[in-house]
Amino acid sequence: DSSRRRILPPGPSGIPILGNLLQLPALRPHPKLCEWASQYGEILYVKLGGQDVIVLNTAEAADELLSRRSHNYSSRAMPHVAHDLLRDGLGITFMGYGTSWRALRKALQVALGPGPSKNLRPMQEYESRVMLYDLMRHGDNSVVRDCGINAHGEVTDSHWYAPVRRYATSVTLFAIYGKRTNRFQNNPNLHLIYDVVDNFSRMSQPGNYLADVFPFLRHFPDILAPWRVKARKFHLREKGLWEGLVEECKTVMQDGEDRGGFVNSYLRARAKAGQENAPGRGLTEGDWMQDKFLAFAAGSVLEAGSDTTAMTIATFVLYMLNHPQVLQKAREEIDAVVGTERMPDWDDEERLPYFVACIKETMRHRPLVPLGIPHATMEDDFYKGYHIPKGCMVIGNIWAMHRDSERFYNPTAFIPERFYEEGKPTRWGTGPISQERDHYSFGWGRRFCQGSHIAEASLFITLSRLLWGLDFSAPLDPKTQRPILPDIANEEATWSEGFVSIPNPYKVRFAPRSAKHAELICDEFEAVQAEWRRMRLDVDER
Ligand code: HEM
Repeated sequence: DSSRRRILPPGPSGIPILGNLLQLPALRPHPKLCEWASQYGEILYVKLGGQDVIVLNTAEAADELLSRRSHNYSSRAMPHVAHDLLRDGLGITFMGYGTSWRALRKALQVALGPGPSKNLRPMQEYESRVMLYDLMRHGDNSVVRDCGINAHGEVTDSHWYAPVRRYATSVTLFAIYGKRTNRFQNNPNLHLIYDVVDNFSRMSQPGNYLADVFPFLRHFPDILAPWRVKARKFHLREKGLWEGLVEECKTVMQDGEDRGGFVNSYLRARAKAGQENAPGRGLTEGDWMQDKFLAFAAGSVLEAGSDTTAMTIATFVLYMLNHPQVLQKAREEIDAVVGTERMPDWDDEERLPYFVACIKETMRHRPLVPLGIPHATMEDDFYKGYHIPKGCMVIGNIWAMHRDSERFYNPTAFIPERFYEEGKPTRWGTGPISQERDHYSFGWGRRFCQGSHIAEASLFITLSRLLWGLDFSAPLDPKTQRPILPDIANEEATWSEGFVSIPNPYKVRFAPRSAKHAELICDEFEAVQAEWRRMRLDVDER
């Protein structure tokens, strides 16, 4: 097939059968892909087992193919183990382009779209008070007492990540199911969600399972296919979790309670359309999602929205600790606009352009999903004379694009000023026109992150309040008196493996910036308990 090989984009030569599989570290592929990008240019081809993979390394190429030619580039190369087996093909993240995905995406837009996502803001505001209070209470616990990291390097409930994760999960739970999670310590429901999400992230890593890249292995009997046995077992665990959450919504509906949240309104609308009972895993006539589809789809959105948000918060804190002058400048801006009599609020956003630029620069410098979620083509295509085969996995190399020195002056430096113009509100990174966007951390085209508006609102409200209310610092090394702070540039030591790359747990001490700040943080936490009662939601337990 040498003629075909000639017209494919350039790339490293591989070996028979495995292709480039052994050259690409499955759990941390982006540094290698960037090395290849600088060698082969804007578009490169690799072969992972039987899977064709095209990597787009410039914003121009990604804008052209993933956005402008979105009609062809919006499918997914579904990971067999994590999608077909673990999720029975029903999670949104890896669902192929087609009727089911379209029905789900359309239904979700009613909850997550730019307009409807504003309805979630009161909840984000309330929950952010709880997060701020929790971090204040955390104080220097993870520094002087229990460090919050177990023997396997995983965070426990006493690490400061726990209240941040609770915030993000609670907001997403509310958006999807109309309920919240009211404590982060010893909460088995929350742990189950984290376990499921963590497991999915590991099992879906491209190149992790040979059965993902060699379709013939999928016909092996169970005895020779341990991955299938494992995925089936985990499927049952997920099924129990996701279906349980939907069952709860059904019970609430039958009791006549008008609960908010995507699943509740969907079930009500479906019942109105005469489809109250819709067992099955597909679409009904009229394209309503049946029960199992709805359960897994909703769960996959909970997953897409929770840890992504929480770990972007953790990334921001790490960047601020590493750039004290930036932190000081952002804080001065917040202090000048907000003062000490109240917390930052939504209306302040326009007057905090530097602070918003700091969030954007964090997302540019350290995109949480460095290679995005790979798209896939539905038809053969050509780009600048190169053949892009049908069914090809297409990776938008966000990491490389964010480090493009033609687009970003001194790209490896953290410079929020690049997005900042004094006196002018900073626009967010989202929006359909990708050429006008300043970063690609939310992906492209029809597959663009559907929760980006919710994500940005969460980042704004939690982080503005954190900077406003709490001092935070890294512990000092007792010998050198220097801060013990992870080095952002040290890929392996500081950042996790996995296609979502998060900061490995690190220690921070938090303290109120003044007695007045502390008092307000406590008062607002108390006041929000009354809101929970009014909304018939669980009050916080600490
Ligand atoms: C800072 C936080 C977040 C980041 C960095 C992020 C990033 C991403 C990325 C890179 C994609 C893939 C885009 C593509 O295929 O081109 C994605 C998809 C998605 N995100 Fe987010 N996300 C975040 C928060 C959220 C939130 C809060 C929600 C929902 C409440 C959400 C819901 C989704 C959904 C449903 C998809 C799948 C879209 C599809 O496959 O059709 N995300 N996200």
